[in-house]
Amino acid sequence: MDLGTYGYPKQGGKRTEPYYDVPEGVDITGRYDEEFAKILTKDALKFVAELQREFRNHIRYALECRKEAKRRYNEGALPGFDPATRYIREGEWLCAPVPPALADRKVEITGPVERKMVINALNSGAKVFMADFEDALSPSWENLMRGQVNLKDAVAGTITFNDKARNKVYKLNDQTAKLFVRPRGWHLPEAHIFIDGEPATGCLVDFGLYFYHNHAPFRRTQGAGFGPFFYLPKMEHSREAKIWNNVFERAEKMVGIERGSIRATVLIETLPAVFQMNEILYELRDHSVGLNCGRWDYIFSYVKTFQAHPDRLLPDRVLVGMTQHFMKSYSDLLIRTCHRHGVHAMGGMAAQIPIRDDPAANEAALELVRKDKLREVKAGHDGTWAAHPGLIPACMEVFNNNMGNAANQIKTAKRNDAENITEEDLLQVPRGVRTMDGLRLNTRVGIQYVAAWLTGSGSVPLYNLMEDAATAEISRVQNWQWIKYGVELDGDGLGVRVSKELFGRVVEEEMARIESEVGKDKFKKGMYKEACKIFKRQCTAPTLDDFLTLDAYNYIVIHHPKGSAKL
Ligand SMILES: CC(=O)SCCNC(=O)CCNC(=O)[C@H](O)C(C)(C)COP(=O)(O)OP(=O)(O)OC[C@H]1O[C@@H](n2cnc3c(N)ncnc32)[C@H](O)[C@@H]1OP(=O)(O)O
Ligand SMILES: O=CC(=O)O
Ligand SMILES: [Mg+2]
Repeated sequence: MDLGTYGYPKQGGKRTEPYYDVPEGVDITGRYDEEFAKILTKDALKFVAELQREFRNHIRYALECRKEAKRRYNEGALPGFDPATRYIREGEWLCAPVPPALADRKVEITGPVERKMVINALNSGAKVFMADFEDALSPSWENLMRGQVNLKDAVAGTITFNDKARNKVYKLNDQTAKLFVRPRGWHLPEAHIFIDGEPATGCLVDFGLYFYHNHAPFRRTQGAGFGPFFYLPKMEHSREAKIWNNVFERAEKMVGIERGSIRATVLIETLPAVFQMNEILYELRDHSVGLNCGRWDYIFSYVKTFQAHPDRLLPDRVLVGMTQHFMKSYSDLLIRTCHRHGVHAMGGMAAQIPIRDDPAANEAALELVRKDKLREVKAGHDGTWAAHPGLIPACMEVFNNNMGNAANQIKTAKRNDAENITEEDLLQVPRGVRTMDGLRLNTRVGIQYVAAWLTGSGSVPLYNLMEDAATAEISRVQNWQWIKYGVELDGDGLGVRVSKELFGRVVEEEMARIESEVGKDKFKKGMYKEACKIFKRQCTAPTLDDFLTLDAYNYIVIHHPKGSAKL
């Protein structure tokens, strides 16, 4: 993604509304709001602009390298361990000691930075709350800026929310989860903030604004001298981790706090990154608090990496679970790698959520979550993710029962047996059938997710599962792959092959089903037709789009004072 893609909008004369007090070289085209102005202060923007200016060329280079790697995979190469960094993989070294405040991370809740959810998550009883500017958030100007306001109030301990319809006031409990923040990935621009005439890098805006406003109160009240804490998404190579490490060092220096104060957990959620886990930890060794199995993006990345490899097609999405050999190998190797270097190996997200109106189905969903968590804790993971507060007691029980009083398993679950996991293990093609139902479900879920995202919701319940940008990506790329290679569907004995024509009919039928499920009124008012257009185009494009959200972002960028600008 060229950061210059989102063109600088012509302001066309004098601004007629209040405007932010910006430093030299910075322009803001997002809506003015008094609350946002408390985040977008001149000094905070100066801080973000300094990061942008120092790191933009490094980021550009890293994104160019992604393109080059893609070119090689598309020519038939396979990802693998880099012989040049064998010394890092085989060397004996440790990451900086885990801050005491983070020793116990048995259950972490995640969720978008929406005000009520931030309070609910912090009060949920989880050890950690990962506040999400990424997979769970649609990155509209309103969501991002309100998210920053919410986090600032949360760190200050003053956040409240008044639900007038339900006559309920939300505020923080005495005991709250420790806050981690997940900025966007390197590829996403922030098209409402221009620095030297170019859109800012989304993650530097998310990180920079949050860090600038919260580092001092956070270290005082939450981190016992450490922090703030971050989750870092979607990296493909250790050179990207090195940029983050340099960003952290620069930020620490700029505000005068000790090097190593900031701590981050990296999601291993791209296929190339699984071969770089040691190298990623090594780059971030003074700032690391472990790795996490971002299983959903990892599956998406498997398809993306092998987009030109018709011998590596995925079965139905529901069949690609953690017990498939390549997924189990990834989780085992991640645990071994983290524990060898003295940091947490975090598990991932089970997609089931509570089912309120059906006790039997609810119990079955809970049982699937328990089973997933039991597998994780027995394998040696130190903690796991929960999508919903209702799942926390079950997840906590499984981890407590299997870990006793220990805060983590870093020293006790070394998993030396995973040392011999090979490139073949990590790349093994997942097994299972490809069905018409799978194609239909991908389509129905993908379109509904994009419709939600376009209207401001980045995580939604669909058919009793949590769906977010990562899970929706699987639906999209799997459809693309099946259409591209005309896969034969299993199950009907007729040898039906997926084609654009078949997919076109499926889209029509699934749109009709969505309309009947959500009701005519919601269907009309929602953005289902636009979502369908985006999803259909991406599933049938001759070359695979890198990210669903890059194209869709065009639809949610709104420049002020010129009104909506389709870029
Ligand atoms: C692949 C990945 O990256 S995983 C990480 C990113 N994804 C996520 O973080 C998804 C997080 N989960 C969610 O967003 C939500 O749970 C959803 C959208 C899946 C379901 O949300 P809802 O339909 O609102 O759930 P439901 O109606 O059962 O919620 C009940 C209550 O729990 C709250 N709640 C639900 N999930 C969360 C959460 N993750 N964090 C905080 N509060 C939550 C709701 O706000 C609601 O509160 P209230 O009773 O005070 O009104
Ligand atoms: O971010 C988490 C994932 O599974 O993707
Ligand atoms: Mg992810």
